[in-house]
Amino acid sequence: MRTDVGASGWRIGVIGGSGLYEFDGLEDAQEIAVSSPFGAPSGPVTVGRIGGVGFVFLPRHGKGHRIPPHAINARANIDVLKRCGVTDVLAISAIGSLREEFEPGSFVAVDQFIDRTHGRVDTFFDEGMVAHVSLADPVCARLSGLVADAAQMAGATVHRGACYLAMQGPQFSTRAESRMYRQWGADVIGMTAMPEARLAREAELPYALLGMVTDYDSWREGDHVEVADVLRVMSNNAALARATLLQLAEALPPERTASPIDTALDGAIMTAQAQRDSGLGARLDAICRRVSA
Ligand SMILES: CSC[C@H]1O[C@H](OP(=O)(O)O)[C@H](O)[C@@H]1O
Ligand SMILES: Nc1ncnc2[nH]cnc12
Repeated sequence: MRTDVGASGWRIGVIGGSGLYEFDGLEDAQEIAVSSPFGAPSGPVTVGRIGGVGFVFLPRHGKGHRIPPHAINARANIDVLKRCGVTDVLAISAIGSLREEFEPGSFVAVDQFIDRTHGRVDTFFDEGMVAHVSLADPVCARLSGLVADAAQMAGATVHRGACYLAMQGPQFSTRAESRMYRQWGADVIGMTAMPEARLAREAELPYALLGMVTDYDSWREGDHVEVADVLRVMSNNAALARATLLQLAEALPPERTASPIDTALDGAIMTAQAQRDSGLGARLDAICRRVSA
């Protein structure tokens, strides 16, 4: 793995969502296939830098949008980013709005989640290695704030703080569901941030989610989301997303200081050393490298 990127100590893993399949503007960009003991990631990563900031880019649905939300191997994606030495993860997503004031075209720095997904593998840990990390604050406030600032500097309208309802999909929600999610206090909706955010925390990676509002989902009378709405807004927004990443590289503090999330596994693993499953321990070589070193 290349270690010559990210002289500042920042190496940002960028997970590109619908409409964002490439990261133009990376210096010394190189595509690398990285394998994971958790199976195939969404595809090869692109490693590069902007000035002293390292970036590792991975399109969540694969090139050409091959992989549906329920089939994304989020464990392999996060494991591969960890293997590439990323320090922080910025997820970018197309989202539906559950609030009138979050208009299509605007950006949202998400800070909470309600998880309604099912049947997705949502932890790195298992029998023989039991761990419970805190997910009370699932988003890294430092990274999220920096990203929101960068998006604003790039010219976006940015809403700070929102609850993302992670639905299973791949169908969009019914009108009744969409209205119920509003009553629950959800502000935006998508299909992919869970279990991604959970797994990032288990991997001790500070995680932020920049959502791009593409539609009003289905809660408004006489209106409902279609893929065409999402694609239209995302094609208008792709340039703004790239400009945000360039701004972020400029705006990051020149040296990364430690985050409390860097040590999220301290005290979280409950299984006694002697009872630990060595096979699972080996698969967790990247995720648990710090605590088992
Ligand atoms: C084409 S709309 C549905 C699709 O877009 C979002 O994906 P991502 O978060 O990767 O941008 C949404 O969650 C669905 O997967
Ligand atoms: N309305 C919506 N529901 C779920 N995922 C989305 N991604 C973009 N818009 C969405």
